Formats: sequence, C-alpha cells, structure tokens
Amino acid sequence: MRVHVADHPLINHKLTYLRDERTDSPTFRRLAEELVTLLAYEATREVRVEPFEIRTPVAPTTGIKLSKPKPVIIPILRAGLGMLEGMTRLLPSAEVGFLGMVRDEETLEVSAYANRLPDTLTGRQVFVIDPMLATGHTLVMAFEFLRDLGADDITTVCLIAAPEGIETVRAAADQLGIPVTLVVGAIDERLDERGYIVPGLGDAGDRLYGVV
Ligand SMILES: O=P(O)(O)OC[C@H]1O[C@H](OP(=O)(O)OP(=O)(O)O)[C@H](O)[C@@H]1O
Ligand SMILES: O=c1cc[nH]c(=O)[nH]1
Ligand SMILES: [Mg+2]
Repeated sequence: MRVHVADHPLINHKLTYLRDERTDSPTFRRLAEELVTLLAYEATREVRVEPFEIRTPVAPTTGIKLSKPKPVIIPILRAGLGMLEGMTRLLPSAEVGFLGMVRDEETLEVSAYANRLPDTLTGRQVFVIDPMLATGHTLVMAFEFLRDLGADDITTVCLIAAPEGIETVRAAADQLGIPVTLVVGAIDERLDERGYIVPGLGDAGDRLYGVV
C-alpha cells in the first residue's frame, strides 16, 4: 500500500481549525469539504485519461480527457458524506456508491448497515472517502466488500489517520491482493484506550451531523 501524506501549509491550517473543539458544525462541514478538495488533487494524480482532439480559436491541438469507465466514489457513512461534495466537485462525472458502517464504541468492531454499490468494480478506479482511519477495522471491511465486487484499484482519502490503523489496513490490502493508495492529511500520534485518534478531532460524524 502506498501512503501519501499531503504536507501542505494550507492543509495543516485547515486541519488545525477542524481539530479545534471550538469549531462549530457548519464551519467543520465547510473545512472538511475544502480539505477533501485539496487532498483529491493528490488522490487523482493517476486518474486515467485519454487523448482528446480539440480546436482552439487559433489552432487544432491534442489535449486529454478522463477515460471510461467512469471512476467510482464511495463515501463511508456517516462521516464520509461530509467529504462527498468536495470530491465530486473535482470528479463531476464519477459515479457514487454508498457504504454505511458504524463501529461499536465498546468493542470497536464494525458492522455494515447500508450497501449500495455498482454491480462490478473490476477495471474501475475506486475512491473511498472517510475522514478518520483509527483502528482500520472500518476500511478493512470496506475493502472486503469492494474485493467481492472485483475491485482492483483503490485509492482511499482520509483527513486523519493513526499509525496503528494504517498498518492494519496495509496488511489487509496485501492479504486481499488489492493495490491500494492512501492519501491522508495527517498521521497522528496514536490511538487512545477508547480507539480515538490522539490528538485527532473527536468523533467526526458527531461533529459533522450532531450526536444521534
Ligand atoms: O478505523 P476505525 O476504528 O474503524 O474507525 C474509523 C471509523 O469511525 C468513524 O465512523 P463511526 O463508526 O463513528 O460512524 P459515523 O461515521 O456514523 O459516526 C469514522 O468515520 C470511520 O468510519
Ligand atoms: O478518533 C476517531 C476515531 C474513530 N472515529 C472518529 O470519528 N474519530
Ligand atoms: Mg462516529
């Protein structure tokens, strides 16, 4: 698994405000969207393109356009929804699938409650978006769903990751035999005893949408 940490002052500036416990929900949502747009720039560096003949007002020229099949963006609900708008702004022609997953706050085990994905993912560029990679259990289960649909090219975009979770996801990607790229805004210090990222930002879903 390739890991790319987007080290950029604008990203670090926005992450700092996102982390700040004084940041309210509307501002948190705006920052999450802005951050994913910046990270998506890196995550789409290898998006597939093909030559495209055009004519400018001055002369004919060959440019490029995104090739088919269209990429697929998969937000992991709830918190991944907070990154969807920013991602589709950069890839407006992408299709969008959905995975709903929640981790048990006590056991940290994950369960899936929603699954609406294309019939096949073979040959498609798949972008999984979820702000937090903590233990990695959520992403591992997501990869298993995607592997069952034939996924062979996955890029995951996260705002913050814990080192422990990255290693878990790396091992799972190797075991599943799927080429995975992880693009992340920051790798934090560690997980605490409740499975929260330290310093992190708390519960991303709650901060985006309130406690349910
Ligand atoms: O790496 P893990 O330890 O699996 O944790 C990461 C997951 O935890 C959060 O979701 P959560 O389960 O809180 O659901 P929510 O998005 O509905 O709040 C987050 O958005 C990730 O999906
Ligand atoms: O720190 C964490 C860990 C998991 N999920 C979150 O939203 N935050
Ligand atoms: Mg949550």
